[in-house]
Amino acid sequence: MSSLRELARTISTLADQLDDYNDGISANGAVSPETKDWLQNAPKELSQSRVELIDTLLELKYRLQSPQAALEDLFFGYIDTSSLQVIYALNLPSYVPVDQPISYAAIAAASGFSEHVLRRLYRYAMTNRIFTEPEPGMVAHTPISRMLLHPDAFDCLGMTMQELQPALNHLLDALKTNPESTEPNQTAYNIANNTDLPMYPFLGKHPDRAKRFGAGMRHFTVGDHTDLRHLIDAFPWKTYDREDVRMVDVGGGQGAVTLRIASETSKMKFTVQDLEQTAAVGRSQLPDNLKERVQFMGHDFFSDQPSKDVDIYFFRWIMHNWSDKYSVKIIQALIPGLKAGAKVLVYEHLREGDSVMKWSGKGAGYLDMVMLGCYNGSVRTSEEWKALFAQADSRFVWNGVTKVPGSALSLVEVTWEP
Ligand SMILES: C[S@@+](CC[C@H](N)C(=O)[O-])C[C@H]1O[C@@H](n2cnc3c(N)ncnc32)[C@H](O)[C@@H]1O
Repeated sequence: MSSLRELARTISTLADQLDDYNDGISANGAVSPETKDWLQNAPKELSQSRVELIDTLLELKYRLQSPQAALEDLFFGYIDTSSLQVIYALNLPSYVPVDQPISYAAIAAASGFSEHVLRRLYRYAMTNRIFTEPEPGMVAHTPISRMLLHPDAFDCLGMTMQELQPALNHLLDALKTNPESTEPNQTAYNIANNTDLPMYPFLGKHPDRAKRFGAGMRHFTVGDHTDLRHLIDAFPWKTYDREDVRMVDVGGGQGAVTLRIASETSKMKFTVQDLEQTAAVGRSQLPDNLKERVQFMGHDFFSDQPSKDVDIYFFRWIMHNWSDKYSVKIIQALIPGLKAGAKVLVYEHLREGDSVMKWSGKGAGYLDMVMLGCYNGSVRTSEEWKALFAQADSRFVWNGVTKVPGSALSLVEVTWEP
């Protein structure tokens, strides 16, 4: 086990690398760390340094906290959730101007809530660096609270606080009622919403919630560790960029992934498949300059794959929604049309193992609990992916996993070799 001094040295070395970069961009008149995610466009190695630095800082914190203090943080974690619920329900960010402070008294007058209560709500949020008090009695944005002014980020807050969190409150009931269930409609989400429908069809009947869910998901696809630039770096797209190459984006939603890959290439062609309702939205928003190369198709991925002579079948964030039983069916539905050498690419969070004790493992952990509670799905390890494809058919040959430094998602690559 590293000593505190060794951990501090690691922190110092990594901090030097990041400071050197920051000094460089500041000298060029680039963004200030106060106002932007100044590492957003940093080289890959520095994205990785950032992750390692946070992992090491938290290791140091856990080594310094007494077990009692660590437990106290955990016991009262629900206060953070309650705070976020209030921030969403009262839309606290909206009262604070983008780039100047406002008094509690002015927020009280605008909102109708008492100044005394508002002060406590904003001040608790400040312990999580949401808002700041630049001078007594005044509230201003931090980069985090300012991000919540973006509609997608705010919808993401709503999605987590009003869609996912209430479902997870019923996890225990679901596990007691249907232990070991692999069905998407026997979940905590079903209990929370008193429905027999799986989540997506249920949302289909509640358009406002479905719209918020879509926007919340969009928030997760931009910036930092989920940015699609990591996918561009994870696969040799340029070598596939020929007129005879076709990719099918299975369950591709409104086409976010395909549109990005299409904009990085100029010749290869794409089909985005999803349930017709979703495909129709993507089709209606397709930019004119991509109409020659991108098409949308309504297709249920449990039915035989209609697109043949395809080089790449791509799945982002699809099979984590489904238990192994259903994921195997999704994979097997590809088989009737597969040509020799076709690639299957899966782009998802991967769990690193059974006992990851790092901040960088939290994202996959959060998602795994959401998958359990809302879909009876699962965030898998690379070994579990290997086993899943082997279970689907022995002619899928495992090529391995690529994780770009700084990326939260990994690319699983498999080739069909009949
Ligand atoms: C988590 S979203 C991922 C969307 C997209 N791949 C992305 O990464 O942005 C899951 C997608 O699966 C689609 N889906 C769910 N069931 C489906 C089915 N049976 N056939 C086709 N698509 C389905 C949903 O409509 C949704 O767009």
